[in-house]
Amino acid sequence: MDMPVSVKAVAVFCGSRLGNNPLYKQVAQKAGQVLAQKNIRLVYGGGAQGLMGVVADATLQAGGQVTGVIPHFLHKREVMHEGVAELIVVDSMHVRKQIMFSRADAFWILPGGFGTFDEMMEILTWKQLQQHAKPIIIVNTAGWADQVIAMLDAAVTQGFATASARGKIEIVSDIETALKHSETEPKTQPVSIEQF
Ligand SMILES: Nc1ncnc2c1ncn2[C@@H]1O[C@H](COP(=O)(O)O)[C@@H](O)[C@H]1O
Repeated sequence: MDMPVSVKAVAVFCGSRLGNNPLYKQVAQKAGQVLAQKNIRLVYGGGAQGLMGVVADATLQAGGQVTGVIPHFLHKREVMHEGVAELIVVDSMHVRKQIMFSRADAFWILPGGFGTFDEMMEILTWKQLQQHAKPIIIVNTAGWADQVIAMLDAAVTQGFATASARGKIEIVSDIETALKHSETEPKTQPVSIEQF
């Protein structure tokens, strides 16, 4: 049986907008509260708006630790979060993703739009290419990710991806399960992401 892996930091990818279902905000709040309660650092995109702002605010309000990583050109558009003690301002989206990757032990995908999809797919394809073995977990609140999951499954049935690659991303329905799965995936030797 695999030994539990100690999770010190989770990167949360989610929308820079709130979306149109109140459950999306609730799951972002829950994520922040649970991370703070478990003394797990939140790593996120550094914005104060949308679900990104909600998860950061909830973590901070519950006494948790937050690292935000934001490109300087986004500081107005996504409203840089002034309450985050560790706010890393970078030059590009690539550097943002690289830092978020290196600071996190697991990735939670919460409701979001195109940017969230991009972040999810990049971290999944890095795992497919065996550049890391960190857990990647979609929290499918109110079915927001049903079509994304269908797309991933279709890639397998159409012969464009292996079932093994598809298995590198998990689907759960709530934050407690996401936490449990973050702690139990076995740790294998990661290759440095610097190779990209
Ligand atoms: N191309 C992108 N690569 C990485 N991150 C991106 C990209 N486009 C947008 N983002 C960021 O993702 C989050 C969430 O965006 P949503 O579109 O609201 O899901 C946001 O911080 C974007 O800057």
